[in-house]
Amino acid sequence: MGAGVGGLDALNAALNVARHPLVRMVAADSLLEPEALVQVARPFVEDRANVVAAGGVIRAANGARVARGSVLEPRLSSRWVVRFQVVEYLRSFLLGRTGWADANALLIISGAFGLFRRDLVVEVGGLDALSLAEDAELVVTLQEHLRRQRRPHRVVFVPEPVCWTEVPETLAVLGRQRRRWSHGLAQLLWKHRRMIGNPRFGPVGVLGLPFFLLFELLGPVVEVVGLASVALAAGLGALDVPTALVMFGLALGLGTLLSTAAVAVEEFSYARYTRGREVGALLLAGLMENVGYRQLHAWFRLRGLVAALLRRTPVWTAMPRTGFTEAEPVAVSWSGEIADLARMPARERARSPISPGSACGTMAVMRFLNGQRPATDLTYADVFMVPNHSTVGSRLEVDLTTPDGVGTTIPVVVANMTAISGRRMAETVARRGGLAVLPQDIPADVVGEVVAWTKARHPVYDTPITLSPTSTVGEALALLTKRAHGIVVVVEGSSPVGVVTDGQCQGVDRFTQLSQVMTEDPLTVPAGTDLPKIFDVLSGERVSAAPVVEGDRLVGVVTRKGALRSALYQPAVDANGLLLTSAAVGINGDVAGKAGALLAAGVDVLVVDTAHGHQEKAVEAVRAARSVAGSMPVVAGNVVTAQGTRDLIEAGADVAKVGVGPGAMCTTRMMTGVGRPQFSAVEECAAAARALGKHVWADGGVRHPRDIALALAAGAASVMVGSWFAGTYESAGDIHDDGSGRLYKESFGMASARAVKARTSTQSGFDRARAGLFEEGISSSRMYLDPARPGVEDLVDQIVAGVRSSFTYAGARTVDEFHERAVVGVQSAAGYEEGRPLPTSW
Ligand SMILES: NC(=O)C1=CN([C@@H]2O[C@H](COP(=O)(O)OP(=O)(O)OC[C@H]3O[C@@H](n4cnc5c(N)ncnc54)[C@H](OP(=O)(O)O)[C@@H]3O)[C@@H](O)[C@H]2O)C=CC1
Ligand SMILES: Nc1nc2c(ncn2[C@@H]2O[C@H](COP(=O)(O)O)[C@@H](O)[C@H]2O)c(=O)[nH]1
Repeated sequence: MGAGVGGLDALNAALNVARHPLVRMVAADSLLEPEALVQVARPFVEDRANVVAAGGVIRAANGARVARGSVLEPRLSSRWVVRFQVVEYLRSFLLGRTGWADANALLIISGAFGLFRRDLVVEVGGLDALSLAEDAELVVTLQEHLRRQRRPHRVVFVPEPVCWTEVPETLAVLGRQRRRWSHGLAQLLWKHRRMIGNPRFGPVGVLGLPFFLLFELLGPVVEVVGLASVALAAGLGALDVPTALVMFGLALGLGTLLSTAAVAVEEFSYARYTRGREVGALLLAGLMENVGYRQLHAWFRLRGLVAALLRRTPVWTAMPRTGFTEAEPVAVSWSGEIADLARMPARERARSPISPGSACGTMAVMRFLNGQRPATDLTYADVFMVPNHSTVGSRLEVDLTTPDGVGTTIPVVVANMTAISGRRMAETVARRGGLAVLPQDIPADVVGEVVAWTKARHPVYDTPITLSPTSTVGEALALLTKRAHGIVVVVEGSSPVGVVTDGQCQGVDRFTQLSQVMTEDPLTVPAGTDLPKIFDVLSGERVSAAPVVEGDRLVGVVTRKGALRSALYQPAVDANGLLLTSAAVGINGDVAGKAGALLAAGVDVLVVDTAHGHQEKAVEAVRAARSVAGSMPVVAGNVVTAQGTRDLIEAGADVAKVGVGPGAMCTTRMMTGVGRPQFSAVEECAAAARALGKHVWADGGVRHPRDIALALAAGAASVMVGSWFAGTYESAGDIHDDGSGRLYKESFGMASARAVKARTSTQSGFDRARAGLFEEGISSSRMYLDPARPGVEDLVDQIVAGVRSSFTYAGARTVDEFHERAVVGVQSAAGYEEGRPLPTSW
């Protein structure tokens, strides 16, 4: 707070429109530690019936290294006037307030960091806009009101959460601040004089207020008059020097003892200051403040009291702030912690899964065009983006690394759908920087095999299809559609002896041996060859793909496009440089056990997945998963509301998965009427996650690259794609010909009767039939392969090209910047239609 009359009026207005049961009034220049709000809110949950207000600790941020609204390193200022205040704050908060709260006589919750029950604050008429000590005034008014009505109440102090704020750096500013405090205290005691010493008001009346009157308000009078008397007596030669020295020694000793105790509590319990010399400086400040600072302080307070006695009109004077010095560069991890990249060793920094400039919670967010936020919820087709002025000169300047810190370098995640996400999908997508989530229906041991297999793949070269010279053309044709690179490498032992393409298999008997059709002694590429050189060699030799060898051992396959892609994409890898993997668990059964098994299997990212993620069972499942997940990121869903997002995050999720009903295989909205247009769902949930330093993935409903761009604009860190990838070589299903030569794959929803049947295979027939009644997905659909883009990498290319371009239109280089800079408008169906290309004339 510290807001002045206008500011207090504004706070009162805000109190009236606030919708939530707890309100926090905060000074604009203060910085909360990430967990502080949750910690200070805890007493309201633990003692719902009694707690009416709670406060945390205020500390001086002067001198601290600050980045993006967070204190990276609480350094001690070099100014002694600040150091004295640091000791003073430690004494007041760690010793004083703890004691007063225990006696239920706490009179002050600092305006900079307090949480109040909104209904009660409104009930007592809000903040007194004429008070100079509005924070204490509010607490005492609440206590008086509730005591009079004999309603139970507790005002609590929580010593863990910290709010960092700037304290005065000069004696002049300090003097003005302390005069105001003292004036405000006098106002308060006068206003509530009937409570002082009155047992009807409990510990506040008989302990708190008398103490404040005698020691806080009148103490300076005693101190200043005492000092003046000593000076006068010394001048007149009437001073009993030994007695004066003993008294001075006692005062010094007591003051230093209290300060030392406060510093000791800080160091042993909270240890925000870690350097020995800072602790030493604090101890010294605790000694030195007794001579000079303390007396000056008494003088300031006395002047405040005099101003109150003379009934001078209270004046609010702004306290000049020097502002915080930003430390760069920083990054925010998936767990929301700010990392100080400047202090990380270079290797660690390069490998850090957290990306620069991705701090959460303090970012500006996407805007609606001309500030016009529509009253209805929107989906991707409803919205468009307008170009911004941009300094991004090339689409290649864009970095698509996701801000969620899971390690993906493009914001694409393959949905955990049985027909789509398997080992080939996992390998191929991770090589291009994305992630595929293995479905929950796969047994843990099979997941283990897939993970081990994926991690054994080369992060740059494709996995070859290998057959022996005696294998048949029929076998080759069956395998060629499993991968996009289009060749079978014929091997003897581990050495390539030939290459077979689809063309070479046409027009020959299916039982023909490969030795008869293969290109012998094929062109091979030594592992490690420069990517542009590979491209040139393959182009020169007019071949689309070639085996990669180390010596004469086959280690992979490379295509022209693959060489190009490897130059553009960064694989998503774990700390050991192996391809990143992910798997899902459902919410039934032993979630902790299953999550533990996945962790043991080497899975890097865990997804807790269910249709209704905002149900208690899902929240418990997230808690169970978190309890065993250690440092592994936990993604959980699905939700479409801010509260659902918060509940999953508070249960331990690092990422909330957003989307109910947008999926191509989904019948939820038609069956139940439940769901939410996806753009608005993502926007709301992303804002809620960001406020907690976490992220969301937009899940489902993506059919074009523009949809992914819009999901990122709405605040998603990554976007989950299912059905769009079903019609690719790499999806898990078998390939079929529809009779007209068009190739397709079968896909089905994870809540379809087909999937439910598979998932419940161990249950009784009755239970299975009953579960089948609740289908919310399509059991069979044909997803055709696009002859121009049959591989998932072709689709990823299309997505990444579209999204990179989108970023440059917005003038953004990173996902976070894109979210900050995106300007979104709402369009009619005709507007959307106008944007669709026309393949034929009209
Ligand atoms: N994003 C979306 O819109 C949707 C996605 N899906 C996907 O389908 C897959 C299967 O999900 P799911 O149905 O949860 O898996 P399950 O069928 O395994 O159900 C898991 C548990 O959730 C309960 N459950 C399912 N739906 C609801 C609901 N609407 N309200 C309350 N409880 C519910 C089930 O209980 P009981 O059967 O006894 O009710 C069961 O105990 C997942 O991959 C999920 O993401 C499914 C639907 C919507
Ligand atoms: N309501 C249902 N939703 C489903 C089902 N199977 C999957 N899903 C969800 O869809 C997304 C993928 O969306 P898509 O548009 O890219 O295909 C997936 O992640 C699930 O959340 C289902 O049977 N019913």
